[in-house]
Amino acid sequence: MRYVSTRGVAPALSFSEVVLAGLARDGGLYVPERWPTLDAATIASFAGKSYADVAFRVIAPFVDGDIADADLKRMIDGAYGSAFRHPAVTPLVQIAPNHFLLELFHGPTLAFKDVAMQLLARLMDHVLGERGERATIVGATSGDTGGAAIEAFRGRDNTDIFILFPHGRVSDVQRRQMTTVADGNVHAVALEGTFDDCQAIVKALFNHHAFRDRVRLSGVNSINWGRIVAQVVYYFVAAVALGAPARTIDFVVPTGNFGDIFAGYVAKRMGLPIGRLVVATNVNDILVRTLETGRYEVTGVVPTISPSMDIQVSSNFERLLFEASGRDGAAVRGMMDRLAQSGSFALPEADLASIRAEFAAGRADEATTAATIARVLGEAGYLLDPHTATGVAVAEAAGIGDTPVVTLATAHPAKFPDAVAAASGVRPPLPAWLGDLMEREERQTIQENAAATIERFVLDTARAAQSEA
Ligand SMILES: Cc1ncc(COP(=O)(O)O)c(C=O)c1O
Ligand SMILES: N[C@@H](CCOP(=O)(O)O)C(=O)O
Repeated sequence: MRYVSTRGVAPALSFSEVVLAGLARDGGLYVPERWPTLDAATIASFAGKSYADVAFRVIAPFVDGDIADADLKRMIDGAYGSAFRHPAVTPLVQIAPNHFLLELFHGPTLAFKDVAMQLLARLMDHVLGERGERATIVGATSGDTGGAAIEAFRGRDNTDIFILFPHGRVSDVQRRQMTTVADGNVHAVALEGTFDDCQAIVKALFNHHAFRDRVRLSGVNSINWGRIVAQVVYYFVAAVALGAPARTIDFVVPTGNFGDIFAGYVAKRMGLPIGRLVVATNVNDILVRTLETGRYEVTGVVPTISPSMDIQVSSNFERLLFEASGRDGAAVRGMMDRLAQSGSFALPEADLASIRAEFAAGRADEATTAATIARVLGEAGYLLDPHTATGVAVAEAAGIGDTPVVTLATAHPAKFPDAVAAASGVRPPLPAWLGDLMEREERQTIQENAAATIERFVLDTARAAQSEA
């Protein structure tokens, strides 16, 4: 299996190369050259299997022997072992007739990012170790990717990790999950800007090839295919538990960078009978507007009680544009150039029609999200986090009929105690094993919103870390 760039210019790479590369050298995102499929009998055979067993069957066709099966299996078993505090890894919980939550927050940092990050760290470490190389990871976070990445990469010999987060725009728990880790290879950077600024800097660093090569730059955001492929697994696990492939299942996905829902799209392309894939956003609703109007148009980011979804430039939408355009790299390049120049672009009619055939979308404003948290607590006795609440609100607005609907529960409510308490009157405590988080010492650096400044900081800090070692 080779991987091609959505912008059609960068060379095709193998799975291992793609996992280390992060962003393609032409600025595009890597996708597999074709979608592997699983037949109905294979999907049916997942019933009753462990999460790790299903993960191996789903991920192996994408690796295609580039990593030995035994090594891949060992890494998958390691990723989905004791780090997850639920035997099912991603259990389903029913909150209403035909409405289920897929709890993705049983990992070490209480967010869905752990599911992919625990595997990605093992994959990167393995590939770097085999090559005798070190990498410098620079990632952007609106709150959850950063903590999950730091937790997964802390103390690893082959990587330095720098995480940029928007100063003052993440929850206290999210910030502390990044700033209280003492390992020398971990660097939490509070950027004076938004998540979109953080993400733009990460992409600028990848597109500065001299810097990229000098530090052996790598990425852990969902621009990295290794993140997406790991997230495909739980769509299979959930759908099979609810009767797939004999039954069609709908999924509603709280969405920001479009990585999680793109993983659902991949599962569908692989043969999983998914009906509706519904994008749920907060008031930062660029994706909803795009589906409504056919125009992708960046406006200012508004801070919300679901801060991890306060995103305008939704990276993985580019992967969908590539598919919708019939894999026309030049067309995607044109749209991305217009976005960079003017902050917007119009989708061709045919591309929009093909996206509308696969996806629906809805937004939940702040009042609706808060009211949903309170109502679901009252009706189902279940405390939602604000991101999951946007999904539940959109699922309910879209209507729940005979087809089971799974809303992805992307974070534990204890990550956002202030917002949850304000909405419901209940302040969710951190689990006992994270109980001292608010007392731990913090270590972070505040940096201005400029790519050159971050490059300098990375060069100086990685060098200092190396000379101390
Ligand atoms: C809790 C939570 N929910 C939803 C999202 C949106 O996921 P995605 O960016 O993959 O669309 C994020 C961050 O991305 C998140 O941290
Ligand atoms: N919501 C994310 C934003 C980054 O998304 P990613 O999936 O591309 O890493 C976060 O919490 O950081």
